[in-house]
Amino acid sequence: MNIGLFGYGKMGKMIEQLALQRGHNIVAKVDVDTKHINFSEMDVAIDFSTPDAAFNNITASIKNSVPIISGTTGWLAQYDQVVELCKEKQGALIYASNFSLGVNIFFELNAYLAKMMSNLEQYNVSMEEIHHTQKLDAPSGTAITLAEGIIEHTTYQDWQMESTGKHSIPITSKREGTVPGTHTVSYESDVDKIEIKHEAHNRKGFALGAVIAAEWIQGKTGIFSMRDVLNLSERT
Ligand SMILES: NC(=O)C1=CN([C@@H]2O[C@H](COP(=O)(O)OP(=O)(O)OC[C@H]3O[C@@H](n4cnc5c(N)ncnc54)[C@H](OP(=O)(O)O)[C@@H]3O)[C@@H](O)[C@H]2O)C=CC1
Ligand SMILES: O=C(O)C1=N[C@H](C(=O)O)C[C@H](O)C1
Repeated sequence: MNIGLFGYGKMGKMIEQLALQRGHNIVAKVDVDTKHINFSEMDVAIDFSTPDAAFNNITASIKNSVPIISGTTGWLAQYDQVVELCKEKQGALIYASNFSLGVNIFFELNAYLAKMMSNLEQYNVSMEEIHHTQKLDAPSGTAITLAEGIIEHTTYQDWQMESTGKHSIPITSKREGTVPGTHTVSYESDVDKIEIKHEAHNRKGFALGAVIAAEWIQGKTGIFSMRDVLNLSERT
């Protein structure tokens, strides 16, 4: 498989390493200075760039009929526009706020726990995410997906940074050293606390998930999620 990498930073480099190990080729490394992109050689594009750059990279891939795996976070205000374009051009897209197998299992666990807690008014939910100090966006994309999972199954209506509103999920974002990504969801009452936590040890899980998604999307058109790629509906 010939892969075009959009963004060649921490994630781009890790994806290159794993893709080569799995027998794929990297045919383009696109960054902010790239003048010409040769889409004709690409079987798939993988975007781990910046919140400001993601929309253009994704739409350029779709317009050039190249399936796109999007891992960049912090651009989701434009997600609906991308979906419309993808449908119009009969393209192929997977966006995931987190590509690791562990976090996608954690998403399922989060939804299950939210369903169990939905009628228990004595518990208040909160969330904490910790990442490295170079991270540009807050809260993390993963924290937003977790909050959406809770909103879907409870009476919480939205999330806010540090909120104390009764119907809003408070998210605390911390930036510390080189932390790859730690997410904790807590339900607290006067008498106890239930917590679920995912802690990434490094970036390999994210990168491997993105390469597996790129392999999976070959020959498909449509808008998919990691739930589809990992066939998680079979497990829940
Ligand atoms: N979904 C997931 O599983 C994961 C998502 N992420 C997300 O992926 C994104 C990238 O993370 P990470 O690799 O750690 O960040 P880095 O800052 O290490 O890498 C981003 C790279 O994108 C480059 N870039 C800037 N502008 C453009 C452009 N127009 N086109 C292409 N590349 C550009 C930057 O170049 P320069 O430095 O010169 O500006 C930099 O090299 C973030 O949004 C992060 O939140 C991260 C890990 C997992
Ligand atoms: O910026 C990062 O590093 C990460 N970003 C993603 C997010 O915003 O959730 C995924 C992972 O937590 C690492």
